[in-house]
Amino acid sequence: MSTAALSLGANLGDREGQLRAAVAGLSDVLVAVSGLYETPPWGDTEQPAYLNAVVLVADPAAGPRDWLRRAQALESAGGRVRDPDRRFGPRTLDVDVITVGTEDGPVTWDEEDLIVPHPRAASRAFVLVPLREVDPSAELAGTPVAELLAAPEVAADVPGVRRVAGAGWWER
Ligand SMILES: Nc1ncnc2c1ncn2[C@@H]1O[C@H](COP(=O)(O)OP(=O)(O)OP(=O)(O)O)[C@@H](O)[C@H]1O
Ligand SMILES: Nc1nc2c(c(=O)[nH]1)N=C(CO)CN2
Repeated sequence: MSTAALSLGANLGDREGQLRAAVAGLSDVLVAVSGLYETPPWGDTEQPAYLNAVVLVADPAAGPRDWLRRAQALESAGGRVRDPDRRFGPRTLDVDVITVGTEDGPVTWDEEDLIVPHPRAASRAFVLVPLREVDPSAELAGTPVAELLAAPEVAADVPGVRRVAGAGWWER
């Protein structure tokens, strides 16, 4: 069995509708969906606030590349609009592969177009807070999510990560 944690984000257009469509597109593999969080923009602060969530998915036949393909298909279906010249800039839908695991433990991947665990997830409160909600025992490269959240530069961002809708927001 391959499991993965995927992060969803949107800060342009119908943010909640785009995230709901992404969750619907994962219905055949869905294990858990976090609440919905409104979060200040990270990395490039001159842009609108994001809605973020994390989903857990599972598929006996999937590997890391299948999860990336799936994430990118959702972004395309979500009418991905973004400025290619602006790193960390605004977008209609972003789907990142945060972690992958099997019964044997965490899976790591290190290729140009796919790095797992996601290389910036450990510094992003907007990923770690919803990840902890759906999987309190989650670890990134061996470090527990609770420990990552306690690191000063991440802890400073945690109060800004506001849960704006609870379980079931994606079914409305
Ligand atoms: N774990 C991963 N999840 C998603 N994309 C990844 C991952 N590792 C590498 N990539 C690559 O990153 C490239 C850029 O992705 P994207 O445009 O979503 O970046 P970004 O959203 O601007 O930044 P970030 O990845 O920090 O959120 C993708 O083409 C993809 O191949
Ligand atoms: N709060 C928040 N900030 C971001 C996000 C995101 O999903 N949420 N995604 C980004 C893309 O790289 C850049 N900054």
